[in-house]
Amino acid sequence: MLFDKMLGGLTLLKLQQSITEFGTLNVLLAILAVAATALVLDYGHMLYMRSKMPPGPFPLPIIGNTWSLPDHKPWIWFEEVAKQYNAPLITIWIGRNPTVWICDAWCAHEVFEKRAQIYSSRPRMVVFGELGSGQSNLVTMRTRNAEERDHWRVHRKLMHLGVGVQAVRKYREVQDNESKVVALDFLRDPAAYVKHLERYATSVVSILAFGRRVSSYNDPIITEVIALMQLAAELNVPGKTFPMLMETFPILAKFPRWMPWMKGLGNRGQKGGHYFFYTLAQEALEQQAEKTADERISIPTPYAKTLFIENGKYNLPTEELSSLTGNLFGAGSDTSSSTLVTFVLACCAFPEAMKKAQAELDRVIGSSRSPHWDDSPNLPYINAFVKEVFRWRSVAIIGGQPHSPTQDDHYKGWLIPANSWVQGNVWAIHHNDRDFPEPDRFEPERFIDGSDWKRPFPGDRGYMTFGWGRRVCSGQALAEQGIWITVARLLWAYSITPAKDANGKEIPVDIFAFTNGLNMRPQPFRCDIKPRSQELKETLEREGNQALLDLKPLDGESKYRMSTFYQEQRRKNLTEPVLDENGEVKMVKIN
Ligand code: HEM
Repeated sequence: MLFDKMLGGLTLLKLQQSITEFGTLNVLLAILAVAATALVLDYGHMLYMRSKMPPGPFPLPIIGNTWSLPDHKPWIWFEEVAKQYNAPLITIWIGRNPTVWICDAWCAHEVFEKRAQIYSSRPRMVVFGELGSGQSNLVTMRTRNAEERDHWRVHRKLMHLGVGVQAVRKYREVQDNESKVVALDFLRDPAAYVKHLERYATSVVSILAFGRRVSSYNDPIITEVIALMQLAAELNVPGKTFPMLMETFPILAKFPRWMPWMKGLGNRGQKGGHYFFYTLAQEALEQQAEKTADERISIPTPYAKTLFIENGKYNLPTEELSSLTGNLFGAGSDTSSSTLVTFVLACCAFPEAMKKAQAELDRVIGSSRSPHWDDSPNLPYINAFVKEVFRWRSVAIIGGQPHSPTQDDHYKGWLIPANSWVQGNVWAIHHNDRDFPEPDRFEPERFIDGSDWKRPFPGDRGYMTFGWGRRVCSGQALAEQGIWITVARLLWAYSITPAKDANGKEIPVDIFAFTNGLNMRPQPFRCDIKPRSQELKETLEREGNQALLDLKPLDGESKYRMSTFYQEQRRKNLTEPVLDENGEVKMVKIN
């Protein structure tokens, strides 16, 4: 130890002597020369890569194209750049990090679907991953080698047990009932339609995850989770202010949160971020145990319980179990509610489509009951309408998270390097007038065979709203099932039109006014929501009140609040959750 110190002292002394001998100026010049050479070599490498990769604007050293990114909605700019280069995919340099943006459906299908085997991984993500919930979360998990792939498969499988195609059929009844409650809420308080839709989406995932419904739109679980998701969604949009600098220089992420490039990150991701959801899962099991045998029969088994039982086989650490239940909220509430708000906007802006849908519902369903999934084969226009809701203004506008190839790949002669960021620009894909003529028009006929609006499109769904290949959204079945029933029921029940001004004139809605997050939704707008007839009103009241009775056994409350959870833990127990070396959350004493 002493010897080491002496040696250190001597080395420092020697260095000082050499600097004096060589001259301070010369040392500075030498450092500058080394830095300049490194910069030239690095820029040379960037330009070499640029010559091989898909086309795109000229990058500058170190900052790449970051300087030319627009402040808002970069996906529109990427679409323009792709048109400018007449290319289905382009390269945009975010700092020194080349990101490939796929702006064409056929290219996305070829790359993400047909070559899924090498495109199923995620890149290293400092901001959304490491500074967020970590990359041990299914959403951001990497699959570069057999071990990582096996681990990801376990997560996917466990998620599938909760929200796979078969699993979600078990939740049809509660989803149906919750959507009947939304119809009732629209009647009682139409001005708060956004809040009703948020309550609906959050309640469905809460029932699924924890066996407990969310009965009031003031429940903090809604506001807190949606606010958290919107912050994450905004942070993950590339732009000038985006803390992308850290993706290029990950070392910057090790600095304290008050450094300027950490602006806006808050405390997210610190100290066992998902521990909150683990606590909710444990609480759900305790509440489940307190229910009577009869009550337990009438409600589906919460996913938290299935997860804890199944985990006997896999032994996942607490943090990962937490993230699996947390994902239901994180990935499922904001996305579904935003899609439904988009549906309301579409009705206001395109009344002809709404009226056609209602004519079909009147013909097939009538007014003595509301529609059900079993009616779907007889409701082709409604089916097409729901698909158009997913296509017209897709919520996950940049396809959720980036994919990353596990080896170098080529598309039409262009290089897509291993480990790079490859992102699907869903805006451009769904906005291409070759595939969707007059793309800003809400036109369900695009999905009707034999219609003049229909064009060929890769894949069997006709849209790419839920992503691609092996990373396709795990909650797709739940979301599609829930959006279908809610859209069909609200169309059946209500006339939805733009609000009127003091002179009784309609205030036009803006079909381009959307938020800037990677999950986008319409900016707030006012509308009039009125039952289409007295008979329909009576039916929806009867069905809504019955649904509330049927959902009663799922009523319950959590004693935890996300916003105060960690402070409470500290105050009450003088402990806080930390992750140990195995990723387990454990409570440690605060000094
Ligand atoms: C309208 C509703 C929804 C939309 C538009 C949507 C969209 C997406 C998209 C685009 C992705 C990325 C796919 C890719 O990387 O190729 C994704 C991933 C994911 N979604 Fe959804 N989602 C929705 C609802 C849900 C729901 C309800 C859940 C769960 C209950 C969910 C859970 C997930 C999970 C866990 C992933 C990550 C899958 C993986 O990386 O392997 N999503 N979603």
